[in-house]
Amino acid sequence: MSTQTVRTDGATTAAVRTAGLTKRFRNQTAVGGIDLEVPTGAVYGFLGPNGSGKTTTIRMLLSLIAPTSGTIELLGEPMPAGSARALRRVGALVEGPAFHPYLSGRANLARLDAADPHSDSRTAPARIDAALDRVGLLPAATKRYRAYSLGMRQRLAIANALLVPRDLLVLDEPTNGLDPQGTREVRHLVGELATEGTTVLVSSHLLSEVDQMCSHVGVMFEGRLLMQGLLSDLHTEANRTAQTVRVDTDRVEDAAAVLRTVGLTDVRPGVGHVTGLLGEVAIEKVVPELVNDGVPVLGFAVLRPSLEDVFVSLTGEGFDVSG
Ligand SMILES: Nc1ncnc2c1ncn2[C@@H]1O[C@H](COP(=O)(O)OP(=O)(O)OP(=O)(O)O)[C@@H](O)[C@H]1O
Repeated sequence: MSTQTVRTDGATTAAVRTAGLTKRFRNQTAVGGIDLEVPTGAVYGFLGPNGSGKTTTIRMLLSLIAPTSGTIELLGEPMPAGSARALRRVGALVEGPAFHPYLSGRANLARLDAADPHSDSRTAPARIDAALDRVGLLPAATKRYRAYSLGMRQRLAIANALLVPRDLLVLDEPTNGLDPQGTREVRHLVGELATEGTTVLVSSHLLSEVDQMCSHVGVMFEGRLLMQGLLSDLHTEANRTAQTVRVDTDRVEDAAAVLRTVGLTDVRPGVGHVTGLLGEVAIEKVVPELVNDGVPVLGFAVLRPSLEDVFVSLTGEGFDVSG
């Protein structure tokens, strides 16, 4: 079960906090000075296109590679000094564990648990079955790994990260390569673990996935953390700045000119309609201005912006965020 990490001054600390975290490989900066903050209890979606520095960041958090510069605090412990205390409370799925195809799920976990010098062999059978139960694989415990579906395989990998109780779970692209059913299974499991109080840091290159699974989001792009915060704040921000209006009219060019004059941006004339980004323009101004200029308004709609619009505006270009 999760315990809140409380500082001696009484303030609740973040599960993960970094300052100026940087990793350079030769002349390439993979991670360029990021200040990550994963609140205790959050499901934090670490979102970014391939190559944006997510895995490198996660590897630094888990002490798998050393940062070039910057600091890391994990579950209230400064790293690397506190890594022995912190890392035993962290379950991670970074590079998938090597499972044996001809052994059952249970036997595979037993092998991996036995290979862990910190694990207690006396409690192993109970812990293994609890972990299998946790990910819904107890009924399939004796099935061979090779007979598992993709979703079951990934759930077994997560079970391996849960062989001892964890306060923080770090999952690097856990749905990569999964079919829709497997993706749903993993998403459901993450939700359940979070409900039980485990803080989850999950990386993904799919915006829709983060949107469905996470309470918080941090957006990585070219080694930088462009923004982080509550996902709901991002939705609010999207609604505030990225609303698109659509005007149906048979005088498309005239309508486009009026929308530009009123202050809309990204005005796009189409066939029988024109769209534009509202930005700070008051919505009630738009139709009267069109009518004043003699543009017939045959239809008017405000389109709910997608988060993708916000990400495109943050990154300056689109990335594979649809999923
Ligand atoms: N060991 C390494 N040596 C040299 N360059 C590396 C190394 N590891 C990562 N990089 C580079 O650092 C950059 C960030 O890679 P990283 O794997 O962290 O990105 P990512 O966001 O996790 O993407 P992906 O989902 O593709 O793994 C990439 O340009 C990558 O080529």
